[in-house]
Amino acid sequence: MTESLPHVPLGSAPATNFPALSLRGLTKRFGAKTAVNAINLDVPAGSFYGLVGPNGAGKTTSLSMATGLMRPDAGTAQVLGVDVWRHPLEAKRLMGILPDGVRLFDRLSGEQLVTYAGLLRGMDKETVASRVKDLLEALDLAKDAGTLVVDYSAGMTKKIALASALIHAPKLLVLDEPFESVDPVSSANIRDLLTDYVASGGTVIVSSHVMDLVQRMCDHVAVIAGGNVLAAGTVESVRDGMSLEEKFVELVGGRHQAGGLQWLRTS
Ligand SMILES: Nc1ncnc2c1ncn2[C@@H]1O[C@H](COP(=O)(O)OP(=O)(O)OP(=O)(O)O)[C@@H](O)[C@H]1O
Repeated sequence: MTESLPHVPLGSAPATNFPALSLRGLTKRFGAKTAVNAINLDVPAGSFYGLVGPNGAGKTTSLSMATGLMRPDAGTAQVLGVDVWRHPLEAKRLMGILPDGVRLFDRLSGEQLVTYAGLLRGMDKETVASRVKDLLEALDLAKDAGTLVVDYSAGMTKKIALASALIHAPKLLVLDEPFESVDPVSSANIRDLLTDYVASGGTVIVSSHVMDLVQRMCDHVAVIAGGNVLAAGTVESVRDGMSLEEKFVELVGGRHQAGGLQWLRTS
């Protein structure tokens, strides 16, 4: 791993104010394929940060390396000034993570799973019990608290994984596609919960394919494609007068000419 790259924030932020997440030269190759190409990114503390990019852009790989789930080939990741790969325990204490394709202990009930996540974080039983109750209610899962996670729908599984990421009140939340499969009412409840969390000083990083949602919900955004950061900054500065979706298409390209698949036409 490259350790020599300095972790000074990009731009003019004061050096004493660490970004919530700072990536320098982060790189991952799978055989001949460079999935993440030496990216640099600073996520300001207290921001609601969207990460967008086409399929295969390198979002999940970047977030996995940034959160200590996948070892980078090169580069560094710091959470609030703590190096994720040199001091993993300290860094992970600061983070709540909703990984993509979550693998959970699905023979536990939803309530047991979130309780387990809290106890694993070293929290006392009473605090865990009270937060589990709050979280199950906030995420519309109270009536399914006793159901085994293996019997949950995709959206319910996403929500119980999110509850497990929130239980220890982390300073940084890293959520890979948190709204995928989640119904509109629960999505709105989750958005409110995250907005409150950011208003109280927390930082959220969320990857999503829904540009409209990112434009409305986030204050910062990074556009990633082909393992590179194409644009990053405030949503206003990145979209530059267009909708985020229009800007995304302009940056990333890939729209096909009208005409489509002739053989698929039924008349
Ligand atoms: N374990 C792996 N082995 C080999 N290639 C991988 C592996 N994981 C990811 N890749 C490749 O790395 C690239 C980036 O994948 P990644 O999952 O990070 O993209 P993504 O931006 O999260 O995509 P999506 O929006 O479709 O979820 C892709 O080309 C993918 O095929």
